[in-house]
Amino acid sequence: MDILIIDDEKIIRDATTQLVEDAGHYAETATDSSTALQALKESPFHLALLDVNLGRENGLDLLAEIQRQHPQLPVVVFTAAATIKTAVEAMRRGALDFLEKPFSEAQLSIVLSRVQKHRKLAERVVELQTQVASQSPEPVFDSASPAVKEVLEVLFRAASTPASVLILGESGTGKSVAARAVHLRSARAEKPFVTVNCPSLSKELLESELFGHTKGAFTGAVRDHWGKVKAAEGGTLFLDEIGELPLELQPKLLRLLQDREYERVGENTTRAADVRIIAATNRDLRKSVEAGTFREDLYYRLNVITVEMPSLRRRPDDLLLFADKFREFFASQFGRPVRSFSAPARHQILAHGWPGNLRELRNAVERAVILAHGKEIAATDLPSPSANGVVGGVGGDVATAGNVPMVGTAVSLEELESAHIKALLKTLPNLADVARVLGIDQATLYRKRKKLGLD
Ligand SMILES: Nc1ncnc2c1ncn2[C@@H]1O[C@H](COP(=O)(O)OP(=O)(O)OP(=O)(O)O)[C@@H](O)[C@H]1O
Repeated sequence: MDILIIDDEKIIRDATTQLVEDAGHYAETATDSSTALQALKESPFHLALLDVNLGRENGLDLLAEIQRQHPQLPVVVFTAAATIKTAVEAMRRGALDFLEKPFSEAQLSIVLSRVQKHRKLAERVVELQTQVASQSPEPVFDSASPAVKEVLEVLFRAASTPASVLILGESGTGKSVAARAVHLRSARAEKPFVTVNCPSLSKELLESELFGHTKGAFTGAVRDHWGKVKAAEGGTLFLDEIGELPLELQPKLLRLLQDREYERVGENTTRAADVRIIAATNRDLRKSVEAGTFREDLYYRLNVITVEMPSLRRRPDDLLLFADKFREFFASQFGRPVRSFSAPARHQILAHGWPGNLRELRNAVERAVILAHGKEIAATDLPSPSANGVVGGVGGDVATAGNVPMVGTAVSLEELESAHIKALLKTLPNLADVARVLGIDQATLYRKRKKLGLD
């Protein structure tokens, strides 16, 4: 944890810093209200240790101000025996706990582990809220196809082992969902599952996001920072879009995989990591190795257990199974009495190519549930095949409407895609909205913009 120690007595600040650092946390100190509030403004902390007798200032006033400005920040107050009443008052006003001075390492450690538990609970609440907000149906890991069944079996057999897992597959086939499922079926299920989106950051920021950095390691590094490897300690680190990992970072990841060791940016201390790695990509990594953009040794290290999430085109027998699951889920989410698909709607689902895979199907069914009149989803509630970017015969000339390529003419998917993304980037207020409308995540949007030269 990153801890701010607020005390006017140097001897207490120094001794507490030592104890906090010995316990494996990061400490910063402040001597009064204004330096404390400034430090809290500059960087996020996980805990404030506050002396209620803050020289000429009243620690309880500062407690109130911290709670006003940083309502999520837990505060533990220091107190001397004579001021125990003040400590009780502080707790009544929202402090999480108190420590009576002088305190021992063991007493501090008990309080810190209580705060950790509190933090984990708070994180879990946020995670659950995000899950509810993102309205994700319970994942389905079943298939009518023996080949797909086998893929899922290999994946889940590997789950209980410590082996690294590489998940391949087109965009939207459920690689991230599968990675989380592997974690939940492993002995690490109770520990964190931490995702790193490899393409969404510059090389420098990605390195710091992964491994952390020390204060002053680069411009803007105003204080020490633990990376995601540390955040995933004991759990699983999921490297999404590993194919986009910059070449310069690949040796560091290889070392993490091979030796379970890493260093934060800007320091020489070697640290041990206890993380299980799951990586995913929609790239052909073998081709990237041939092209020299992906290290061969890293590829072999990752390629221990490799599964390919099948595209929906390769599992036509599962289409209606998924469509029904999504329909049930969204009908209950939106409180709509939609109980089935009409025969033409089912036909349309089966006839469509679903290039965006499960993500596209999910989004199409969500929309259809909203549009449906009555108990049945009609074919007209589903996006028409052309609207989904599945262009039929391409015999005609390239046709454009005001320089925008038109669907159904001799125009490539890439041109259509580029025009569509460009138009959305112009009309929608931010990238998150564009990604939501396109039914892809922001990392995928970032990749597409780069590929199509739209950034
Ligand atoms: N097994 C599943 N059961 C039900 N729904 C699923 C399943 N897998 C994926 N989905 C749905 O498809 C969406 C996309 O899945 P996910 O983000 O895991 O795909 P991805 O392959 O990681 O995509 P990308 O490569 O674009 O990041 C999910 O939000 C979820 O709604």
